[in-house]
Amino acid sequence: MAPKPLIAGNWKMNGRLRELTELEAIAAGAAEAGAGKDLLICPPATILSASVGLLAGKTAIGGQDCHAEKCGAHTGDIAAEMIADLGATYVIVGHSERRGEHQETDAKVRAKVEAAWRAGLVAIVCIGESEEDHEAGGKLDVLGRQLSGSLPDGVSAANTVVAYEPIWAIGSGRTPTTADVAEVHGFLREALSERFGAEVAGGIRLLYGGSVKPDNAAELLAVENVDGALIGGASLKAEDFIAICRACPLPAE
Ligand SMILES: O=C(CO)COP(=O)(O)O
Repeated sequence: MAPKPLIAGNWKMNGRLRELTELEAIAAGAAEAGAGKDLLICPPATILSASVGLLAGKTAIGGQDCHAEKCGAHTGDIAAEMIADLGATYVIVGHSERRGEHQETDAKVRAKVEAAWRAGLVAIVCIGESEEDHEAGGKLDVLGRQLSGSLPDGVSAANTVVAYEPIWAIGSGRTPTTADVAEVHGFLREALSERFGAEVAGGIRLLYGGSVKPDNAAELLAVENVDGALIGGASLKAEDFIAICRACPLPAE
C-alpha cells in the first residue's frame, strides 16, 4: 500500500502574530479534511511557538530551515534542536529559495538532514530543476544528483520525506504535466530503491510542490508515486489549504 499522504503548507516569510486567524481556520477544518492523511504547517520561526499552541493535535508543525550545528556562534541561524524544542516535528531543508538565495549546496543540505535527525525531526528534503534544465531535457540528471548529494545514509520512511519542486513552477501558476510529474516521481522512487532498498523506498513520501492550488490538486495528487504536496501560496489561505487536503485521494487498500 502507498504511504499515508502528507499535505504540507510552507508559509515562507509570511505571517505575523496578528495574522493567526488563518491558522485557527485550518485548525477548525483539519479533522474533517485531513482524515486518513497527515497535515503539516511550516510557519516562519517567529510564530512557530504560537502555531504549535493553535494547531496542536490538528496538524503537525515544522520549521522551514535549520543550521547543521547544535549551537554556537551562528548569528541569525536556528538549530534543529531549537525547532524541536518548540514542539515542531518536521523541518524543510534544501528548499530552492535556500539553495538560491543562501548558496546552499547538496553537501550543506545533507548536513542539515543529519541535524534534523539528530534533533528527532523528520527532514523534508527539497529538490527541483531550473527552467533551463527543464527545457534542455536534462532534469533527471540534475534531480538524481541533487537527491544522492542531499541524502545521507540512514534514510528511512520515518525520518525523511522528499519534495520535488520544479523551480519554474514555484509561485508561477505553471505546473508540469501529470505525465512529467509521474516520470519524475517514478524516477525518484527508483533512485531511492537502488540506494536504500525497495522496502524503505516504498515507504518514503514523495511530495509534489509548485503552484498546487485547489483547482489542480486532485489531478496532481492522483499521479502515481505522488504521496502528498508541499504548498506555498495556497497554504496561506485556510480555505484553499483545506480544499487541497480534501482533494487529496487516499491510497488504495
Ligand atoms: O515553494 C513551494 C512550497 O515549498 C511552492 O510554492 P507555491 O505553492 O507558492 O508555488
